[in-house]
Amino acid sequence: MEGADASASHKYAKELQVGVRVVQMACSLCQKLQKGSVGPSPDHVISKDDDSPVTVADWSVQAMISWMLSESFGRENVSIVAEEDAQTLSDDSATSLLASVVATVNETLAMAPRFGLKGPTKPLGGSEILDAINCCNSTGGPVGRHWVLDPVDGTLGFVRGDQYAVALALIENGQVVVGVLGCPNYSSKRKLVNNSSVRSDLWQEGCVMYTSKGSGQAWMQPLIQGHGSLEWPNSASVIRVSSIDNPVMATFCEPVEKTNSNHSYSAGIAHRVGLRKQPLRVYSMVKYAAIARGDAEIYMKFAKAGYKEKIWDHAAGVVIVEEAGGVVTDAGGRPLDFSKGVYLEGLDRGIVACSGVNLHEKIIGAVYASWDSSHL
Ligand SMILES: Nc1ncnc2c1ncn2[C@@H]1O[C@H](COP(=O)(O)OS(=O)(=O)O)[C@@H](OP(=O)(O)O)[C@H]1O
Ligand SMILES: [Mg+2]
Repeated sequence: MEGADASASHKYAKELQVGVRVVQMACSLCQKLQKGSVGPSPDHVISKDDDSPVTVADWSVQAMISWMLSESFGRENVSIVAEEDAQTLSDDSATSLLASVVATVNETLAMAPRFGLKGPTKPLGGSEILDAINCCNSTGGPVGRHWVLDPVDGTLGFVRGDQYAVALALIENGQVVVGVLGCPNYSSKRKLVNNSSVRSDLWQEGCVMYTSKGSGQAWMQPLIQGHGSLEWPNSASVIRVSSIDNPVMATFCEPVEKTNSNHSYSAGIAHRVGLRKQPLRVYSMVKYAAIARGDAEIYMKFAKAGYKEKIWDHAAGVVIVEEAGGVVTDAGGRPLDFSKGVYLEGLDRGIVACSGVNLHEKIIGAVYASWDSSHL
């Protein structure tokens, strides 16, 4: 029962609670699709115009979360910046795809009471679902409140049965104030109290991490499984970054795909600062989750010159790492700017997240020292 009370009285208590509940629902939806227990095969992938993959899970999560946020806060009060649009789904040739999304969303919304939320009185139709996806077309910006959603981050990881995340954040006046990160395949240990002895050898599948800015704490709860229900206060536990600050002992993580981050450049940085371990290559924002809960100390991403990072790929992870005690900046050492709309405008070279300032300074120093010789 740790944790929930600490977050109950703060300014964003309702937003945080609703965020955690909808991300739990989304994780449940994704797990069912990934395990093939409902809907089409999870490797049924459609290519978007930019060649990136999208699946029934991406659209279904976006529709479901959009609908639930509108229901909880009032449609007119909710601005959502999210990754997907419904153009492909609206096509006449996509009727069976849309039918899969409609079935998946309705099946998930029917479980809303188990997650402490109210679902619709009758199943949603195709046009309501397309509408829920399409209304997530806000472009954010420096003023007001904007929810930021990546329905399935690391879609490649999802279709390969590997790591992926559901990432939801709230930006207020350009600052990330709430972050919720669902990691359905990132297991955690449950502490079992057995008479006087504490055992911690029971692994639970998946977790949801969350925080609100300025709380100085980040939390993790297990995924609700089977017929379980989500109580609040809940069984969340505090997470904290690793205390390792010796590069020899530190683990760094980076994207799996070479096209998303320059592996040879990060290997050069690792060598310069004296990192010895092999990089941990992980799909999605689970990399931020690994830093936040102390499984790794450094996350580096150096995308190709010209690639513009999107806010939904970072917002939730950044605030969770920061509140868990870590540091996140661009590769020039400046904070990420979430106030400029859909993109992290002005990002200098790449992204560096660390468990502490010592490692962070070393990495930023190595970037400055080595940049001229790089081939990004
Ligand atoms: N070319 C290029 N360069 C850099 N980044 C890119 C690029 N293309 C895509 N993306 C974005 O990266 C998101 C996936 O990042 P990951 O860290 O999960 O990468 S990886 O899949 O492990 O390689 C991925 O998010 P999802 O689309 O949600 O999976 C993209 O938003
Ligand atoms: Mg993404």
